[in-house]
Amino acid sequence: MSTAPKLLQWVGVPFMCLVVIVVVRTVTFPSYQTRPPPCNATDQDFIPATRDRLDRLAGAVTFRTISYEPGRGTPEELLKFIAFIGDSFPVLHSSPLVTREVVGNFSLLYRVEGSDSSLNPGLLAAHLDVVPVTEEPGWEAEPFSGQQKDGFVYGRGTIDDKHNVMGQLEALEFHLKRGHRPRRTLYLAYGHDEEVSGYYGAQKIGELLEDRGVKVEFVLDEGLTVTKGLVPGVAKKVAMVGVAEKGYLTVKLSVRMKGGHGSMPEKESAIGILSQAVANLERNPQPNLWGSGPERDLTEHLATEMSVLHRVVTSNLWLFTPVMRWVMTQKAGTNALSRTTTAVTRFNAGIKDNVIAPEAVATVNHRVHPKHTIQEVLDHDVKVINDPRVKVEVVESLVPAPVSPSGPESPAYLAIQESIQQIYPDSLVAPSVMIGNTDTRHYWNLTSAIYRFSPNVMGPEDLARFHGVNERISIGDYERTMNFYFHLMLNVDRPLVVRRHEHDGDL
Ligand SMILES: CCCCCCCC/C=C\CCCCCCCC(=O)N[C@@H](Cc1ccccc1)C(=O)O
Ligand SMILES: [Zn+2]
Ligand SMILES: [Zn+2]
Repeated sequence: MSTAPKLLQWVGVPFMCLVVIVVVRTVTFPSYQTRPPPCNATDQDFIPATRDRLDRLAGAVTFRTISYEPGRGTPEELLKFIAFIGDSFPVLHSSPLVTREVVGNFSLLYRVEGSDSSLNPGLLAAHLDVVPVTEEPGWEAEPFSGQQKDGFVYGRGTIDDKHNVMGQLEALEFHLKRGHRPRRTLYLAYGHDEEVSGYYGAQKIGELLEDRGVKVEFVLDEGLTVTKGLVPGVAKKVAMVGVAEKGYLTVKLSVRMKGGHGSMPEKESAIGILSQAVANLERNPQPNLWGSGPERDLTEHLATEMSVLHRVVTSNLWLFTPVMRWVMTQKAGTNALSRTTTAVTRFNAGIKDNVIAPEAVATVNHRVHPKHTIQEVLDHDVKVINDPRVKVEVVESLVPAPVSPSGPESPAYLAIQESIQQIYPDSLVAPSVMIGNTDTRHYWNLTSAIYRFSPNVMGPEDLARFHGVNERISIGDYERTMNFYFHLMLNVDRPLVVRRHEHDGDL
């Protein structure tokens, strides 16, 4: 047989088989998007973002409840914020159904007594504290002004996390004002030091509930959000519900050298050696693990909603995972889903222009992928630094969280999904991995159904607002936040049993 037909036989036929498999899988890939159950809400079942409600959010933002490090915050500001909350919701705070405990001196634990003791309580979490404001210029409004401008409320804490504190309380106040008596007991847990790991706040709340033998049906805390323009190939909004949460590892790098007079430097300095180590870490990221963990579910839940090319790739991850891994590393948000991230967040050295620094110290903040171990991350750091003069010390670590159930097997997840769809009817919903960390680490013993979701919309240009400049929430998003919790409190107020969901086509 001549070469051409042989080539055709050995290459052409297998290639055609591959094409057929790819096409068949693309057209038959299942849709995970389900149609929400009919919502029989009436016009009265709506919380408008009235002036007084917006002023309450703006007022909350004015309290500089800054956390600096574990055990070092702003107690006076926290006490003022707590008093402000007490004054802002009179029905809630005078209801015979509601008890409020101050835990760890500055955290709040509300309990709303349900009428049906056969139902396990639910727990909604958020946090009272915020991160400091850096010297970075660019704020369009004073960071603690709560200024309302161009349809936004500006300020530190407006999306992390005072919108959830105030949104949940507004929803509860609204329900109680209308005489609603929940069947399911509900806890509202507001830690005061989430931004410094929650050791004196949420941890104390978790321990208190454990000591009381409390088991909850679900926990919902801050988390991922409704996203727009963040998922490659998807034009619609995508609400990402964190069913998993990355771990974290904070590493201290230090170099000690002989100091001395600036006029007689040695060939290498502590600053130069440490700078090289940091540069090596940034040039050699932790391994790309995309597709090996729960982040894969996010993509597969959206495959049928993607543009053709993306749909071909995501319906055939058996073949295109290497392509997907490259695509997902092109932006900070998607890269954070794909690997353990490495962020050098502190670098300190030197005390004077003419003095050789005897020590240089840097801090590296890793967020650990669910399929990675703390030791593997450390081993990679040491290997990449490859310099025995650089001391590597673990400051703090947390293993990745257990993965919570999602989809038809998880009624609590479905109740969250339903509430999202009632507020964002045009949004897709998918499980995902919380790329930051939350107080939920302190609630692992209360339930296996832990979710991280904040009902505001984030686009590519908004990600930098977390802990950054011009943190703000749109009035529309705050209104949707309040109404998300309004509906959620109703959607969980029934036995949460597994319901078979027929996979629908489009939303
Ligand atoms: C396919 C597209 C994927 C795009 C993903 C991007 C989605 C963006 C939406 C939300 C991002 C949320 C991140 C912010 C986390 C907020 C909570 C927080 O700040 N937690 C602290 C807790 C902490 C951790 C360690 C030590 C002290 C405090 C944090 O994570 O730093
Ligand atoms: Zn937060
Ligand atoms: Zn934060």
